[in-house]
Amino acid sequence: MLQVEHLSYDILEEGRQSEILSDVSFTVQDGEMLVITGPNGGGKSTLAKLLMGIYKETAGKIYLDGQDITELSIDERAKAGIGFAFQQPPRFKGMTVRRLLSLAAGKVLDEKTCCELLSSVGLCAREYIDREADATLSGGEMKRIEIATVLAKRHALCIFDEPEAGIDLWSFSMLIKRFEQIHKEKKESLILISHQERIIQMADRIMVISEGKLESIGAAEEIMPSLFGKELDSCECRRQKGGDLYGA
Ligand SMILES: Nc1ncnc2c1ncn2[C@@H]1O[C@H](COP(=O)(O)OP(=O)(O)OP(=O)(O)O)[C@@H](O)[C@H]1O
Repeated sequence: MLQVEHLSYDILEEGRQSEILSDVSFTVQDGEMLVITGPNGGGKSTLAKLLMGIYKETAGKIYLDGQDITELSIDERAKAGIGFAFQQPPRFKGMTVRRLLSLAAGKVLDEKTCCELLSSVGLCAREYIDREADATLSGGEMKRIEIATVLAKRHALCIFDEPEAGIDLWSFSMLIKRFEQIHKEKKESLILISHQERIIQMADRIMVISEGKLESIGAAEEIMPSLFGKELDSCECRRQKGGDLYGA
């Protein structure tokens, strides 16, 4: 179980303290799927980076299965069982996809396993396994390879930051199936940061982060209507201002 207590993150901007995330507390139970959503710039990726240890919190505590991991480094958190797929994955010049998958798994993977992992994110294994994971790959290809690296190892908690970003419809369906399968097996907890309705609908619970604050958290059926309510409000607002539904 993940336990986050009063997590805050400030930055120093032009000599002034600016609050990016403020006093966020929540839990993710074993096998639970929590989807984090909310407006752009609300603080979702910042929260994910704090959980992974990429950013250092200003205040608060993070516990994984009862262990205080707040002071652990990125590597130590990965060893403790947290897997993370970035919103914009890094590239690895000089490293083949096969080697990247093996490194992520923590052991040498045979060709069959690499192929299964790549297929599960909608990539034709033969075409990619020996390619370099560098800038020659498209954004969507790299995104799917990165997701495959997280799936290469069993984690206590996997965090996927906008897994849908840049991914085509066909691969997206495969990805959804993979998330559903992990969720059904209940062996890993999942945090998915997403704006995608299909992903939000899969959640056990939904958390809305806005302007650096936890706006709401609750069961999917409880939070979903308020999300769609907001959408209708903004459409209504545009209509009242004389714009059409799509803001054109
Ligand atoms: N290191 C930083 N320096 C300055 N501002 C930052 C830094 N990191 C994040 N921010 C700001 O903090 C806010 C939250 O950013 P974050 O990327 O967490 O938002 P988000 O909810 O993930 O947005 P999106 O839905 O667009 O991906 C933004 O206004 C961003 O510009």
